[in-house]
Amino acid sequence: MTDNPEEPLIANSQLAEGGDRHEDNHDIEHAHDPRPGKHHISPPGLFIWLLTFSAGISGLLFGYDTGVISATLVSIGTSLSSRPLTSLDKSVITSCTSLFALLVLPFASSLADDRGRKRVVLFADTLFIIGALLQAFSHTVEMMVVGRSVVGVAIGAASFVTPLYIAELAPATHRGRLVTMNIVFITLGQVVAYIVGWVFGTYGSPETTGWRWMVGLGAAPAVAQVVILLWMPESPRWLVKEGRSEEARGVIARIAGTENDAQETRREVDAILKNIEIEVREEAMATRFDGAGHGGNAMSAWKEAMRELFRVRRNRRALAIACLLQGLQQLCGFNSLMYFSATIFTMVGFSEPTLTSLVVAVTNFAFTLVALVLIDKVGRRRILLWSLPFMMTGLVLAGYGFSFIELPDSETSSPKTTGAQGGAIIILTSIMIYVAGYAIGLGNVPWMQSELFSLNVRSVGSGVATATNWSANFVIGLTFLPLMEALSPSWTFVLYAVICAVGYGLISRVYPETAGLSLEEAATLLEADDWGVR
Ligand SMILES: O[C@H]1[C@H](O)[C@@H](O)[C@H](O)[C@@H](O)[C@H]1O
Repeated sequence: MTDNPEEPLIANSQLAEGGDRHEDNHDIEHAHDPRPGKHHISPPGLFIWLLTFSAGISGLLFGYDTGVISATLVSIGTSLSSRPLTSLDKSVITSCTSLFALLVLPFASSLADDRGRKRVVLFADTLFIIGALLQAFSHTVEMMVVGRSVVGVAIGAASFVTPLYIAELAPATHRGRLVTMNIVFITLGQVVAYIVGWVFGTYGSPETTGWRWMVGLGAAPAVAQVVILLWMPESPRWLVKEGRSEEARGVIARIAGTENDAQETRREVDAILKNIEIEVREEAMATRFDGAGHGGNAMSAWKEAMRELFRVRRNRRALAIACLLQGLQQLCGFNSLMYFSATIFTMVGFSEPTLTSLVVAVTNFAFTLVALVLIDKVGRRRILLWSLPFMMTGLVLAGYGFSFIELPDSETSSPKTTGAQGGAIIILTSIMIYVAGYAIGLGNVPWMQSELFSLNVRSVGSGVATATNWSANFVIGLTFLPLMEALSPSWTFVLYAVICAVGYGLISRVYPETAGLSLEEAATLLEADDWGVR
């Protein structure tokens, strides 16, 4: 495979394998050809940006609700069940969110196929609002756990459907950037949560109402998104699958914009619509469950799609890659920092650990913006292979920094060793290098997962990959503190570096470049014997 993402990444002969598909695809290839001067696709217009921003509110909520918990836990005091929180309370309150995010995925993906992508966004918003209110008004630990679990369901559904919805609306040439916008919103939500947590924790009356505002504020963007949803269109790919091609044409035409002359725009819209229709038709013929989703039982259609996911080679490969990337995104240990950075910086001896930990959220956000600029130019595969070495370097350096520090007996006392200050600076710097590397690559590329799957399994495939993400997230959240104790902080960070190194090897063997390809082309690439890598 070429290393230059500006070059066509799929040979005509590969597309021709489908027989009449080649003829049908002639116009389409031009419409999607990423080479400069060869394509007629306009840059994303105002409409697609507005859509991405509207959908991105889900990302903001995802980030806010995952980020806000660390400050909330230290502010609750005795206001729940009239006693201080035990460690078990804290673990349950934190981890029930990831667990429920995981549990909802099969339902969210079948709902997305059966009722459409927009309905799932609405479903998630409703739960974001209910969950925020339940938390804000809770007086017992149990009620707080229920509130966090409801928010978990919302986060799980949103984390699955938003990238899918944006990817299905976006023109091929800008898809990476637009999907990355969702991660920009997630990381922005985390920054906002850290700031809100710090402000209410420092200047509010944290134990009485401060923390209630922190969690309750999560309802506001969800209410805004419900209103905005009224004008948002359904995904054209889903509409075609439902036999509503004329509506799909309308949506594609609005996305294509009016920058080209009318005739050219019409050709472009026709080509894109035709491409989607061909794929839907081919899949209906190739699969045994012709017409699944057209009024059939949602559960049996879902089961059939699952079977298809594992039966067909290109689907299996897409799934393996998507799960590899999602698993690695979490097992590399990033969210240990997101959830416990204040604890780490306290251990290391910083006087304002919550403020210092803001560095993690801000670096993550800032470098996600860098990824936004680079992703479609550099390509997914290359950006991952470039950024992973930075992550490994950061992790090993952090491990080295920890070797200077003899940990205090309790989290609140200061470290004892003389080299501690130098160690602390090494740790802070190396964590920034690691987070920057993460944000540029692994933090966002796995969410491009939907472009790996063909339409009939796109929703279930993305669902399984997202479930991998949440399972690994749950494992990391649960094991980080015990690992620090059992292995020492130095070796815990080295362990994450080893996981990144293994990930590097696997990615270079199985993950082909998909930048600039239409969703249909990207799925075809996986048929090749070499997984499309060369
Ligand atoms: O892509 C996001 C992002 O990187 C967030 O910062 C992280 O907390 C999430 O787990 C991840 O899925």
